[in-house]
Amino acid sequence: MASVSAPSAALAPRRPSASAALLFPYPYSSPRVSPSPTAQPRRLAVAARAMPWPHVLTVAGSDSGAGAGIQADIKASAALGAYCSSVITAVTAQNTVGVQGVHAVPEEFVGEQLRSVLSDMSVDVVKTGMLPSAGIVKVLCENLRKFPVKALVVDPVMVSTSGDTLSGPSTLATFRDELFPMADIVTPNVKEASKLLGDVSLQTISDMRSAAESIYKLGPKHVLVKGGDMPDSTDAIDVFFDGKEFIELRGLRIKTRNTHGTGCTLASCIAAELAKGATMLHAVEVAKKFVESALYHSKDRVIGNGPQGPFDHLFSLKSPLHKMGSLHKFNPDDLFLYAVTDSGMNKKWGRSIKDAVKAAIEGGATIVQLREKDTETREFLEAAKACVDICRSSGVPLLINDRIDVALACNADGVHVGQSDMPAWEVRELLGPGKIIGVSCKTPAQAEQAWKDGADYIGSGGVFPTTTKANNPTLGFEGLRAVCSASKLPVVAIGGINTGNAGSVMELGLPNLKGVAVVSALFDRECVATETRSLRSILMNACSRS
Ligand SMILES: Cc1ncc(COP(=O)(O)OP(=O)(O)O)c(N)n1
Ligand SMILES: Cc1ncsc1CCOP(=O)(O)O
Ligand SMILES: [Mg+2]
Repeated sequence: MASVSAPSAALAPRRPSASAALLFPYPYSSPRVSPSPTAQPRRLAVAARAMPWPHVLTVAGSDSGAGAGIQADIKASAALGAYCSSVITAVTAQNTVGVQGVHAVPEEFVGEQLRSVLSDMSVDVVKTGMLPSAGIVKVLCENLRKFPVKALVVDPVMVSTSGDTLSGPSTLATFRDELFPMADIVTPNVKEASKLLGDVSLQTISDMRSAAESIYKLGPKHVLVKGGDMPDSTDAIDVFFDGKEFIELRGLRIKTRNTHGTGCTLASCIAAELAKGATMLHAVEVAKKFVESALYHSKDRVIGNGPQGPFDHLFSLKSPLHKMGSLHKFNPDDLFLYAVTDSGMNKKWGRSIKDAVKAAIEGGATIVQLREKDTETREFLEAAKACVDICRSSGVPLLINDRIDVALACNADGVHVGQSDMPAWEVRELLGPGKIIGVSCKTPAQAEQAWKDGADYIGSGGVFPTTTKANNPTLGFEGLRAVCSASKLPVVAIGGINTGNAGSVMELGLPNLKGVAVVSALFDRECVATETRSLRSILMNACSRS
């Protein structure tokens, strides 16, 4: 529930057009307004409000080195398509070596900035960073009560990444008593979580869970304890808690000195996604992937001589479609009944790709992949656009096989690639953090690589012999088992699966085996909807048995 506004409206998109903005970039979707020379200022203002622009207000400190603070917040929000206004709480003199000086802005003037922005602009989400005094925290809370917003994201900045104190112990109590109860999410790193809880020791994931639970009791609706500072491991694990469930969010630990500003950036990305209408967990996941991609992109850049450099928030300018993201987060359960099209088969039965997809969804397919090996690009793209519309209106994700260009052009939810296609990490660079990427893996080593490359799921097979894909070795149950047990990623089995054997695949009871992907058993049949329905019921029965 939003802390500072009507609870029921909490995280829902405030304006219906905000989500449409994700699908259609502004230049194409927005009504064109030709300002007439005689137009009155008020009429112009009304026209401008008709164009959706998710708005984040950051209340934080300025970093002269521009890697963190206000500067990071503005770049991160902009990279994800949100407008970012700024209320500056302190001016810091800092660089890649550390913080050389802090000059707090008087609290009255922080209040004046807050009133200026909140009384005039339509702010969706407020994100806080460095709040150097208890007085400033109080002024912020007063203004949030007066000018309610859709959500409040609190990054409890206390110590800089270089170890310098940015917010003294006197503000701790005000954080806990006044700000946290208003927050939709609080995002401490382990050091901050420890300070907030009276210097408790946090060494393990289990400690992070306990800390998340204790901070949740202070009043925020969600807590994200960030594990980036935990002792070395290949993964960066954060713990998300919504009051009921703990979710461990795993990301890659990118080896680079350029990590200055990761906390500010993560919180700003969460704020930007919330402003665009995302749910909290999806916002956190997109934010985490954004930071990971930005770090990866900037890992070898050199700015400054100190131990901690900034990273490039605007790496996505190389691929502006990043901003569009996906409307819903990837749910591994979507892999349950994965329909993969084949133009040859559908042609043979006199169906268009679009009709085939419609029928599969009608029968209960939970995810669709367009695998059109022989369709000309223009025809493929047209069909893909029609299928995006159908899938989106049914809430079924649509992926494109092999063709990143087609996926980008039709704004599909993702892509499936194999070992001879574009590497998944390059696909991630092109598609951005919010899209779904599946990778075909036949061995544990390939599965390990898929995880490192940032894939969302693995397709593994052929489990049984198939004639749909030429020269495709059969893995059998043993091969499938080996891939599943080598990976943390969800897996979908593929290859020769039909109504006769699908039950036996699910009954293997492999915990991360989430479903089956089928081509001929659905599309080389007369009635796609009937076949999909039968397969679905077989899968459901098998799952209830195992
Ligand atoms: C869900 C799923 N799994 C595996 C594949 C095979 O992909 P790939 O190995 O790239 O082979 P082609 O399909 O491109 O021939 C898949 N398409 N979907
Ligand atoms: C694309 C693919 N990848 C591994 S097997 C296969 C073909 C699956 O087709 P079918 O379900 O008709 O056996
Ligand atoms: Mg392929």
